[in-house]
Amino acid sequence: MSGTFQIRGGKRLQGEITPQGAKNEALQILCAVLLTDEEVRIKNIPDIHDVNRLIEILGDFGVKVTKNGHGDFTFKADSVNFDYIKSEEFKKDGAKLRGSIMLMGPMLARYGEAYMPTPGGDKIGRRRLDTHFQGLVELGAEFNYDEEEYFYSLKAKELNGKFILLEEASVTGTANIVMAAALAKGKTRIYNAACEPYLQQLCKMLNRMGANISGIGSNLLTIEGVTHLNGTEHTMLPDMVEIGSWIGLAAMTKSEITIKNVNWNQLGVIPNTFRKLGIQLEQSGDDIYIPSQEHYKIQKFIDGSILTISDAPWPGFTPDLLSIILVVATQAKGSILVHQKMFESRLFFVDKLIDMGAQIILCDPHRATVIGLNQESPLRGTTMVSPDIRAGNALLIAALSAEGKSIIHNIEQIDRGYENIDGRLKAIGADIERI
Ligand SMILES: CC(=O)N[C@H]1[C@@H](OP(=O)(O)OP(=O)(O)OC[C@H]2O[C@@H](n3ccc(=O)[nH]c3=O)[C@H](O)[C@@H]2O)O[C@H](CO)[C@@H](O)[C@@H]1O
Ligand SMILES: C=C(OP(=O)(O)O)C(=O)O
Repeated sequence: MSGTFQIRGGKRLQGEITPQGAKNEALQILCAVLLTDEEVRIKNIPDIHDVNRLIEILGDFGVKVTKNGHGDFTFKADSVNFDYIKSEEFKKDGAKLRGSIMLMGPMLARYGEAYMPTPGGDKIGRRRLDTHFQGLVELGAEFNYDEEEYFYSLKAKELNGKFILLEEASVTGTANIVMAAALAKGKTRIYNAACEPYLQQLCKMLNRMGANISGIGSNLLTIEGVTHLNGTEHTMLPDMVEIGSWIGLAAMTKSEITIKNVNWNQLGVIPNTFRKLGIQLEQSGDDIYIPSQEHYKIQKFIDGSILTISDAPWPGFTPDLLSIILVVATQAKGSILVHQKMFESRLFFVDKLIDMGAQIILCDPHRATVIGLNQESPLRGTTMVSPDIRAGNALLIAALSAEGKSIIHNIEQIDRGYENIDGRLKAIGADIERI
């Protein structure tokens, strides 16, 4: 089911907004429930399409799923059903999201076999899986890919720990290999591991389950395999991509907004990156307070050259917030180069911003130069289609700042990642309807 938002922009918003539990953490954590036959209780799970799909897949696989309350579920994987995993139905279900790929590591480690269709997720450029499979093969799995069916399978009588040098610091790839290594025989060391907060959360949860992982937060993880993992409880961090989006929203709409309970210590370079755009924000306890600002001025580099903001694996700036940086820059004073290094199809949505009156030059699929309008001429409302989850939210922010009415179609892409976004925006004064 897809849908449409109608937005009347140009209103100042005011109030408090609380970030949802992190989407990309939830996808890792939910896959980890397969690693034990005991109960795993997970809290602060966002109620969003991708996560709900993954919970449905776990249920169809035979995992007992109990809802304890909003965002609070208990999972028990004491018996599973491989008929479903080999079925046509799973080929469709698994292909609907990217996060499902992280079922492979746990499935392989616990049951000695794993199957997966080519996963879905954002169409934002090539999204290869080589790192995942190279790592799992190094642990001893036999890999097979059915090119006609786009179906992957892995088998292993046993997994044996070893030193693995990843060719890139893939987030979901590292999660997959860590989960498999947790139940492998002996010691695994993963170098060039991704180390973002959600992966740290996964490792900490696995340790609470009885795993023995050290080096958490660094790019060298050491995992002493164990034979059995037990149940645990886990609570998701607030979603850092949402937090960044609300900072951008406040600046674009000249609004005074407090973002509650952000877990500041896990935000890395995100707050300072927005400050480089001239946006004032203050840490207040564990909240972020953004005052209403008439203008914000983009800083230059020390040598006077134009500021570049680019993505990099953690602790660099997350690629998932570059579309927000880009849209916010359209109303800043000054110029900026946005360089999306990881994905090659994530900047094409700038066409829509240009239609709305933004001054942007798309240099190539990876780079866009934005010349800010300094809030002197507002963007104009228009009709648009959300191309992917983050560009969709960026367009939504543009529409909330724009003069007049905007229509955004294909909001399924936004609902994949943001819980009740219209309800939460309305609560701080936005004029947004789901039509
Ligand atoms: C479900 C989930 O958690 N999705 C996130 C996850 O996707 P995902 O785990 O799929 O992304 P990866 O970390 O594997 O890589 C993302 C892209 O960056 C490239 N790459 C990666 C590492 C590197 O050192 N150099 C490099 O160029 C890869 O080739 C790929 O094109 O991490 C991405 C990168 O933070 C985020 O955008 C996604 O939202
Ligand atoms: C790219 C993203 O999601 P996925 O990896 O699930 O497609 C994202 O969360 O920005």
